[in-house]
Amino acid sequence: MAKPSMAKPKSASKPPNARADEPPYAVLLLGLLPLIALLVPSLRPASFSSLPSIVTSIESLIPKPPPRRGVVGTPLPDVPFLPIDLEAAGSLSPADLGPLPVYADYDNSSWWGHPVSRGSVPHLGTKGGHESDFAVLPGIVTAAEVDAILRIANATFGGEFDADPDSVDGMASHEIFLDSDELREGRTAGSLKGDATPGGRAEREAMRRQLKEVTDPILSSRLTPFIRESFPDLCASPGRLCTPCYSLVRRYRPGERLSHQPHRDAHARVTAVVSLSVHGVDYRGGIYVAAARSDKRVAALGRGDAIVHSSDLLHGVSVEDDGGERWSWILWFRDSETCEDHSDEWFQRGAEEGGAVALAMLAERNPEGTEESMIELHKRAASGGLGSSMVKLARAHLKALPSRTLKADPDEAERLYRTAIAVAQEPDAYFGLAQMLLQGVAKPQGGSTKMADLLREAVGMLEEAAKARHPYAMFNLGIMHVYGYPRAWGQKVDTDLGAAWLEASGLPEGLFVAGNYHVANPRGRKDGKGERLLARAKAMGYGAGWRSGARDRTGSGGAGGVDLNMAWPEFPDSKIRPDQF
Ligand SMILES: O=C(O)CCC(=O)C(=O)O
Ligand SMILES: [Fe+2]
Repeated sequence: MAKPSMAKPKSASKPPNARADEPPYAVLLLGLLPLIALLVPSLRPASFSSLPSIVTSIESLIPKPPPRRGVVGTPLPDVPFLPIDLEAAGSLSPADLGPLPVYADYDNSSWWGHPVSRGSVPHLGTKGGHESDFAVLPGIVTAAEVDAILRIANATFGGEFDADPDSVDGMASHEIFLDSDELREGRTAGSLKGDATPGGRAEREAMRRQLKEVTDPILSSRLTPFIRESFPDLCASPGRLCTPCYSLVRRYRPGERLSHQPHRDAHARVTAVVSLSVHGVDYRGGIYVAAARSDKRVAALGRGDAIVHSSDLLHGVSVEDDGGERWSWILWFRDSETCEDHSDEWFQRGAEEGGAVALAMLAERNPEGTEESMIELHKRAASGGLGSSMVKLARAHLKALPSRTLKADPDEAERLYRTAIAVAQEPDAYFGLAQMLLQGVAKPQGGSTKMADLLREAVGMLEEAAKARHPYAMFNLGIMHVYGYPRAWGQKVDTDLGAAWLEASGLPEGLFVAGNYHVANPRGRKDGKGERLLARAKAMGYGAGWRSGARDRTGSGGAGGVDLNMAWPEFPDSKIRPDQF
């Protein structure tokens, strides 16, 4: 099997910052006033115009760092830190990100006469050459079957999908389950899904019966045999044959969800995702495979094509925001014909072989149930070069994640974040380090004590995270531009750019602020964009009772201990500071 090395993402070119047709800042500010009044009750508008440079000494803000102790904490790979280009900071725009590259390193073969393209993805930064395999089966589901699935799923509830919080990113899920442990065991009461009410359940049961007639033959004669034969180690042990235990349909479309943050399907042994839409025609982007959160490749799936992967593959969805729409049918297979969950065994085996990803997955399952064992596993994963485990340990050292065993140690947190950036350009680490800079607990590069330099360095880090489509970084770039922070380093303020970042974040909170911006901005009134964004914010969970709890659990995707609201400093001569969301 080919072992492609996934190249580092191209760094985005610098955009022109100011637009020729841009109205003066004061005019924009007038347009923004209703939004700002809404967001910042204590704001006195006059204070904006009287803002002097906020360049000031930050020496008093930054506590003297404790002396460095020789080798500290977790043994980490010895790699140089990546510096931030302060001159470029503040000029990146969402339009610079461009589409995700398409995965192309396939080995083509066939399975019982059916074409199969196999690929693999290395675990970026980790030692030992571990990688995750996947396969694409073109046209494994026929056009007639796809049509039938879409027709039946669309007809139910006039197209209403669930809007409960997604377990990966804490936003409205926009999915509908056809099979699951909960449905089989009748454990649907009390959930936020449509099945919780007897009426909803009855209507869905009818839909599920119709869909089963279409999907059962696909599973029994094609996907299940393929999976058992293609993953013999995982799926073909006697008495432990892989079986589809969860089945769901998800959709990505304008006005709703367009992304699903990177994650691993830890509750499955093998996953199959069937595309019900055509890449490049119905939508651009789509499901991606990832060597790290900073290194994603789209699997360009046509209608009826399936991607099949093991649970350790990092993956997610990013559909371009250009009016396209994508539907997917997802199957989670377990290595049990009675759908028992044996994941721990597999992670245990991988951990014994020293795989950093397996160690981290075992840490999250935490079979021993103690904090010590969980942290020990993440430490081993971090020593093995896994950036996401470094991020978790850093958050624990900052006490953003509960931990009795790891003491508060900003120095160690900074070292972990910087190493995660060096090994895998980990966007969560860029975000965490930017937050530490704003909080005054990390040291700016080059030792500058100017507030402007500190802000620029934090912004540069957010832009690095935003290049990897980190939603919290995009949100905060939006806040930073809308509230005019670039004036601190003499850059022209571009509030439209702020609104674009807020929208690009796809977060309910970002869509809400961007929506208000466009409603307040005279240029935005005519096309109804503001109202559309506000409706989308609501559809994604803005104002829902569950959103803040879900956000605490999932953070910027898959892990808590990270705050959406960054510690933007107060402008010295006024009370301007972004509101908290
Ligand atoms: O919609 C997709 O293509 C994949 C979604 C996914 O990864 C999941 O639900 O776990
Ligand atoms: Fe998934």
